[in-house]
Amino acid sequence: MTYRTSLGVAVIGAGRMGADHVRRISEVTSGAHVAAVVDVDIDRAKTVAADVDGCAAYGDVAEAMASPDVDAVLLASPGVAHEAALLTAFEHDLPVLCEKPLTPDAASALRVLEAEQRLGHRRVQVGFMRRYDHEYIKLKALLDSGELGRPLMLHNRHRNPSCPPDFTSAMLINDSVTHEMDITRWLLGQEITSVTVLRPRPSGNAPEGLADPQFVVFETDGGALVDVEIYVNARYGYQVQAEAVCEHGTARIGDPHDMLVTTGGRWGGTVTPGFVERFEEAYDREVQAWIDATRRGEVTGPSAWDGYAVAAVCEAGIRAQTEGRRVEVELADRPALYT
Ligand SMILES: NC(=O)C1=CN([C@@H]2O[C@H](COP(=O)(O)OP(=O)(O)OC[C@H]3O[C@@H](n4cnc5c(N)ncnc54)[C@H](O)[C@@H]3O)[C@@H](O)[C@H]2O)C=CC1
Ligand SMILES: O=C1[C@@H](O)[C@H](O)[C@@H](O)[C@H](O)[C@H]1O
Repeated sequence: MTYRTSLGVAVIGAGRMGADHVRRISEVTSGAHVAAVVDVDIDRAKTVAADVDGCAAYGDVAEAMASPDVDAVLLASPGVAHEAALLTAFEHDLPVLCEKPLTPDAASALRVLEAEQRLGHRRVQVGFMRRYDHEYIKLKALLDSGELGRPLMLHNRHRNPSCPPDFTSAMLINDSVTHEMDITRWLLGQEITSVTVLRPRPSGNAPEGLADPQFVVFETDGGALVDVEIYVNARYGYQVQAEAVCEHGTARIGDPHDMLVTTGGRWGGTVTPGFVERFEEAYDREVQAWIDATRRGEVTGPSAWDGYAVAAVCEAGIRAQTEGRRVEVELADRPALYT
């Protein structure tokens, strides 16, 4: 497949992530332009498209994907809308950068995997942007080098200042901890085999009825233990940390390392306010890597298989949460396309 000099991208979903990706493609990355913005709320699509020269606004996904100006798709609608959009993109054989989740559950993720296999080639990169964060990249390189020996445990902390009003106890697992599911598989090169979810007495900061924070434990097929503290109403800021404990040493990322100020009997620095700021550079690299690979006719990065594997772990996580017990992950065999 050969593309025009600048890749024409249709951004689907003009909400928080979609609008930010439109800005990114227009102002930060190179090799692509936003040819279309699509949103079921057409006024929102028009508002976002209005900032980009020559960009069309659509209320219908299929209509946008049929446009001759569209070479590729960046999918930033809610997860429930991903399966339909992905299948339509496959009909046009369009490459897709799909924001996490691939789809909200394992059965629909498996349908997407099957449809991509029918195409006979990979078309999807899933938006697990932490794989493009320079600190995670360094940690992976160190673990892969073998210098510290075999990873035994991985401790993760994931704190958001607040959550949207419609956030549910399940979403701490399938909207937030999804990132640790992916990063665990990627860092360790192992599959997650079981999930246990423990819940302390909820924080007074959490809305009534929301089980926040939660403490999640993964076991892996390589014998590692992984814990994730997820706290989505931490108030003070956004913080993501990971510490690998290995046979011969430990390595930690995510500590604040900006300017330290000492004044008025206190010392310290600032905490990033949200994921958009903490992972800004990672989102930039992720989108640039997708554009570059697409223009080379390749698909790189987290695959639909990775999206499916995380959906399967999420499903076990939700059951572990509601049933209050350790639940094993049910994973299909990995198809040849993803080996
Ligand atoms: N990688 C990351 O760190 C993050 C990823 N996300 C993911 O990004 C995606 C979008 O999230 P947000 O931007 O926060 O949501 P949002 O609610 O701000 O925006 C979603 C937009 O999609 C539109 N929409 C809904 N159904 C649609 C459909 N069928 N076709 C076209 N447009 C449709 C809505 O009208 C809305 O404008 C989700 O998959 C979410 O999980 C969200 C936050 C961070
Ligand atoms: O993907 C994201 C959100 O959807 C999720 O709700 C947050 O907890 C994560 O930190 C963010 O990266």
